[in-house]
Amino acid sequence: MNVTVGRVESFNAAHRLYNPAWSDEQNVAFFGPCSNANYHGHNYVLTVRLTGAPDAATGYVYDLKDLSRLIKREILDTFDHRNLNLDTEDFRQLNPTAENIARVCWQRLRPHLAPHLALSVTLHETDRNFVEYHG
Ligand SMILES: Nc1nc2c(c(=O)[nH]1)N=C([C@H](O)[C@H](O)COP(=O)(O)OP(=O)(O)OP(=O)(O)O)CN2
Repeated sequence: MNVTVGRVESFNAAHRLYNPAWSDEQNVAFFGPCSNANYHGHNYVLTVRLTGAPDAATGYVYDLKDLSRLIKREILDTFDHRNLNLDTEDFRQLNPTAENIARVCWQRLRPHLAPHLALSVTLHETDRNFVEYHG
């Protein structure tokens, strides 16, 4: 029997969508105000889901308190109240789209979870825009 457990967290961060191979005009034409040279912010909502069989002794798939600590250590402590382009190594060379942020969050968590647990990450960038990454 597999069960999915999850945790919702949030972080505030600034970013600019920008492809350095393009001119500023091309960037603005494609990314619009998301390419504003002076950056802009989002209240990101991150949902982390773990799927696996509940442990016979505890009934837990994964202790959600431990998941909370892991997300804080691996993601919130690095991204919350930061400029993703300027303040983080993860996005110095990587465009901080919602897709890329979700993938980076997944990559930061995966090494700390047992292989039998399936991991997926959902990132809401706005109330209406979200992406999912399953690895
Ligand atoms: N595939 C992607 N498309 C878009 C991304 C992205 O990361 N991946 N990002 C953006 C913008 O950064 C931002 O998320 C969108 O802002 P906005 O258009 O203001 O979205 P809202 O939901 O707040 O407003 P609506 O008016 O409802 O669109 C754009 N695309």
